[in-house]
This record gives sequence, structure tokens and C-alpha cells, in this order.
Amino acid sequence: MSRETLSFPPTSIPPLSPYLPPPNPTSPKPHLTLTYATSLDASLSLAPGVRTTLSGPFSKAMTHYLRTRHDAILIGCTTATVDNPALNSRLESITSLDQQPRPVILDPKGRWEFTEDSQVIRLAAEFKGKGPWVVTTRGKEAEERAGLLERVGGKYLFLETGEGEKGRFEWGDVLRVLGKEGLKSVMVEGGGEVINSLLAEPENRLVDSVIVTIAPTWLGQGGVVVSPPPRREGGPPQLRLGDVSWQPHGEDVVLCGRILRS
Ligand SMILES: NC(=O)C1=CN([C@@H]2O[C@H](COP(=O)(O)OP(=O)(O)OC[C@H]3O[C@@H](n4cnc5c(N)ncnc54)[C@H](O)[C@@H]3O)[C@@H](O)[C@H]2O)C=CC1
Ligand SMILES: Nc1nc(O)c(N)c(N[C@@H]2O[C@H](COP(=O)(O)O)[C@@H](O)[C@H]2O)n1
Repeated sequence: MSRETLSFPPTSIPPLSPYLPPPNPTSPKPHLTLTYATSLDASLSLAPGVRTTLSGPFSKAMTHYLRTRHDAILIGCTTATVDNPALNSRLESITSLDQQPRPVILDPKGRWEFTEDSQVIRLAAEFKGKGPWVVTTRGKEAEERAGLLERVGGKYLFLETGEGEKGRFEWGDVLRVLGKEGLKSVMVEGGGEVINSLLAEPENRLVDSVIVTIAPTWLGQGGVVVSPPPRREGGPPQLRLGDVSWQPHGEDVVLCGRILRS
């Protein structure tokens, strides 16, 4: 369990700035930054359920800076379960809870079995992070666990799953719900299913910027891989970033860009 404090040098901020949420947004859709750490073979982790450190200390500090620049940080329920993440920012410059992002967990089937000992719950109880919002469909799991969430300032947000595969939410619906709750910006961190379903969006109009940490390591086969489904017939053959910049952060490189629209 990590209790470190991190520092991010002000000189590293300007190259990131064009990809960060605008200060005075006009759109009702929250700005969406897709950001994660990957290996050279596009893996997020060694295997499903294995928390894997990829970021070095400098790029990790960058991620924690990004966490302070977004209203929310979104992950899938598998990541919430297997990583037991903190989802707060541990930058030494943080002085108040207002600077912390709101953790948002996508959990349509109520599978995240959080308790008082779950890091994100405990940190919210200690005012070191905000209480998580769990996006789910109505069911008995939510009824049973709502009290604990509410005690730490979190809550359930209810949403119907779309008609698509695997009972997922439509990403447009997720962003509409979060926008209605007053969020202006969301950073989506993972895991694989969350990212791949986001990259499978037909028009790719929801992701505003992409900030990826690439670590100089191969994780090998069997990892959780970022690789969206094949492109649809009639669409462009590949998904590509434009407006690209690369910045070294220690031994890692951070790639920023925007998805080219089809
Ligand atoms: N390197 C990095 O930056 C990160 C690594 N990870 C790693 O990723 C792995 C977990 O990834 P996955 O197994 O793919 O699980 P995941 O974290 O993407 O969660 C999958 C679950 O989230 C929900 N979900 C995902 N997309 C949804 C959608 N569009 N609508 C509704 N619900 C949706 C579903 O319940 C699904 O079963 C872990 O090993 C974790 O350590 C996770 C985040 C970042
Ligand atoms: N940026 C980054 N680098 C890595 O090496 C990672 N493994 C992750 N994982 C993501 O960060 C969450 C952990 O956050 P805390 O340190 O516990 O606050 C983890 O759940 C993934 O979403 N990210």
C-alpha cells in the first residue's frame, strides 16, 4: 500500500497543457482524456488480475499531476477489484480535497465488492480522496452497499445498459450522466475492457485527448492488451493519433495526441 508523496516539476507542465481539459469548457460533455501506462507489447498488466507496475517515478508523478487536473478518474470494476487502487493524487502540492479527482467505477453488474478496507473507501473516510461514484444498473447489490458508499461521500449512479454486446453501457450515456452530475472532465485509466470498448466507439468523437505512458519493457503473452476490435466495414482501416507530441519522463516516454476523426 503506497503512502509516498510525489512531485511534478512545473517545467514539465507546458508540453502537456494543450491536451488537458480547457479552463472554461462550454460543452455539456465532459472533456475525456484517455490515459494509461503500457508496455512495448501494448499490455496494461502481466495477466488479468495482476497489478503490474509500468510507470517509473517520473511518469507516475505525471499521472498524479493529471489526476489533479481532472474532475474524475474512471476505471472498470475488474481494475477496482484486482488492483484495490487508491485513485487519489499523492502530489506533495495537494492541500485540499477539492484538488482530488472523483473516482468513478463502471460496474454494471454490481461485481465490485468494496468494504471499509478497500483503499478508495478508506482514503475517502480519511478525507485523502473523494468518495467513489459507482455507475451501475439497479439491483440488490447496490441497495445493500449504498450505505457504506454514502458514509464516505460516494454514491451509486444508475444507468441502463445499451443493446450492444456484453451488457455494457453506451459511452455517450456514461458521459451524459457524469456531465449532469456536474463533472467537466474525466480521465479514463483502464483497464483493458474499458479502454477497448471506448476505442470501439463508431465515430470516435468522445475521446478528446490521449496521454499514454510507454515503459521500456515487454510483458509477454497473456497480458491485458489494449487492442480495440477490428474497424467496421466502410470506416477507415486504422485508428490513429494526430497532433502528436512525445516527452521523455525518466526512462519512460509519454505520448500525447488526439484521435483522428473518421
Ligand atoms: N497500466 C495501466 O495504466 C492500467 C492497468 N490496469 C490493469 O488492467 C487490468 C484489468 O483490465 P480488464 O480485465 O480488462 O478489466 P476492466 O478494469 O476494464 O474492467 C472490466 C469490467 O468493467 C466494466 N466495463 C468495462 N467497459 C464497460 C462499458 N463500456 N460499460 C459498462 N461496463 C464496462 C464491466 O463490468 C467489465 O467486466 C488489471 O490487471 C489492471 O491492473 C488497469 C488500469 C490502468
Ligand atoms: N499510470 C499508471 N502506471 C502504472 O504502472 C499502473 N500500473 C497504473 N495503473 C492504474 O493506476 C491505478 C493505481 O492507482 P493508485 O496508485 O493505487 O492510486 C490502477 O488501478 C490503474 O488504474 N497506472
